[in-house]
Amino acid sequence: MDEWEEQETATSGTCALTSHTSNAGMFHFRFSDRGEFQRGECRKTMEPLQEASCAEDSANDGDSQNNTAERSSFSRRGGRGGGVCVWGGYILLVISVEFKLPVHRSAACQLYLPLCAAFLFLTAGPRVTYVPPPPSEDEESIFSHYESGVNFDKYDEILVDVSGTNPPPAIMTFDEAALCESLKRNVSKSGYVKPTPVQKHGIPIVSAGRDLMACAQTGSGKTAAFLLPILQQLMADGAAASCFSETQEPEAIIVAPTRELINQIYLEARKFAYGTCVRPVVVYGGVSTGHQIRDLSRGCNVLCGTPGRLLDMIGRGKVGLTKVRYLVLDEADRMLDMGFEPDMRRLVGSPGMPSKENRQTLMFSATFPEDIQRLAADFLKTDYLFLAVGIVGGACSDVEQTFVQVTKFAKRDQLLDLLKSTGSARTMVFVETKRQADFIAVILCQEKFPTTSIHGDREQWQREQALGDFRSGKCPVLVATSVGARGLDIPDVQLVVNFDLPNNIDEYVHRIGRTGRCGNTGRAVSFYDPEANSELAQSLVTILSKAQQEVPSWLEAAAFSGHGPSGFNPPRKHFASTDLRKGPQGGLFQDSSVTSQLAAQTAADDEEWE
Ligand SMILES: Nc1ncnc2c1ncn2[C@@H]1O[C@H](COP(=O)(O)OP(=O)(O)OP(=O)(O)O)[C@@H](O)[C@H]1O
Repeated sequence: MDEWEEQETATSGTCALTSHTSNAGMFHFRFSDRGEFQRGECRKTMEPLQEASCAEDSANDGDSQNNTAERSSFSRRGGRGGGVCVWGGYILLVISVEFKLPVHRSAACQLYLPLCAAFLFLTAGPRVTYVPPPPSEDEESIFSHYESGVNFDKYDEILVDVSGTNPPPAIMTFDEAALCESLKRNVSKSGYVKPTPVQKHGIPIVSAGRDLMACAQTGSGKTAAFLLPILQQLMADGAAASCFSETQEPEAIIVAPTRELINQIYLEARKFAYGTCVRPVVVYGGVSTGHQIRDLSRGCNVLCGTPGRLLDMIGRGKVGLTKVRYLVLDEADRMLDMGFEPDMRRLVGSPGMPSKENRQTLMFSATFPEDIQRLAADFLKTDYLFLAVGIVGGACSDVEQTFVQVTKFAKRDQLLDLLKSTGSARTMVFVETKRQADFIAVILCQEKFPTTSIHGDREQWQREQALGDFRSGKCPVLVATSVGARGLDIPDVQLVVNFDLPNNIDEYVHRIGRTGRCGNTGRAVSFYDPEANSELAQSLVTILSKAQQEVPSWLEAAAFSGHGPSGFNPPRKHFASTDLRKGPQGGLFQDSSVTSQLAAQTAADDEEWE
């Protein structure tokens, strides 16, 4: 089961319990012959990681939680003793009901209290008290950045297509973006000399007030493409200076699927808005709600949030929506897939939220499957523009992709060999499950590779510490589940290892995009287990050939044997747009930059990917 699924199912108590025990240790229970219940020792199944063990970890990630999930998450800090007692009662109830065991009357009475408490515990949830350290106020660290790489200028060669009616002309320089002085200064302090293609086209589109669905390769600067024009407009219109109020009415709302990603976007917004009257705020799960409410009440123009916590704040009346002018969905295809779509519909349907005709909606991602494009149209004005930089859903061409055919039992040794050969290169290792993430991290630590892990079963402070240790190089290896696949912009990641390949090609594209960012080169090594990954073979061949990379003959053979229609697409130098509205014949409207033949070709390619 992948992490997203786990997060979503983990909202029920029983699931959370299973996940907790599997992660933290094994509880042993036995009954006396009078039906009384005794709790045995709690035995750890594995050595703790470098940081604190996961004994208090939550089964809920909180990234994809809705309000209920946020409040009903199982183990949070505080009330551990009560939690154990309640768990005891709860477990006994489940076991005795399940196996029709006779429970002694006095024992049963003793249990009612904890059971009632358990009910409250499960419905209300213990309080989350974690308060993250405040971000640095030091100008140098606010503007710290890594250098763009040797291939940065090659971005200009990527073919770009804007489809839809009357797109505004692209800008070639930041000067043409007509940013106000303070924004210009902040852009320059961030080390930005010239805009990337998604910025050249995206900034004028947003500034022209158009709705936008933008697809550009990982690490190519999508965040600034929406932040800069929004901040510019807010400043030009004289966004009300932030002031204290119990209910804040932000002008822009930005949502993203994970806590770490939304925090990163917030820090970018804070950087670009530095020294201006625009105040960004971030809200996400796993952190004290009271702390975030206090922060919010100090003023908020741009609110960044994960869906669960955002809806929670709206539900509590801490955020009003009547002034919303911009709604941004980063990783939009993820925000509109089955996991988050209901939350997004709840958000746009919340009282006060302007209708799509009366707000500007912007969607960004490196991948945009057709079914999601279709769905996205519900949130966008009918004349939205579709911006495609390069091949929609394509892998970043600056990442060298290698595949190793390996059985699941040989993966561990293969990983150790690989890490030994790469020295201290900063490496992200992706695995399928949270449990596997801890397991691999422990093994690597034992083998003297300083390693940490990030996944949805870790407390938020542990996740943030893990990311911090990875960023700083204290732990040059980070083992991650899908929670680390999208959006994270970490300097100098040289290698991504797919210890377990994902079961979805888009996830593969996002994972390998953690390296090879901003014109830098990177490397991805994927362990292909023929038993488990044959379903992915065809999509991998397509992705590799589109990125003009060598396709191993065994992978090509696997792609052609058995699964789906045969044939993959030969490497093409050309861009082809896949704006769904064009249809196979070239579409509902005219655009000048691509031939309908190419469009048709890619539409067919995309069908193969799914
Ligand atoms: N014009 C620019 N000049 C120099 N650096 C830039 C420019 N635009 C963006 N960057 C830097 O490039 C890096 C990647 O940008 P960003 O995180 O916005 O990529 P992205 O397209 O959103 O990636 P992903 O698809 O993985 O979310 C960041 O460190 C960002 O500061």
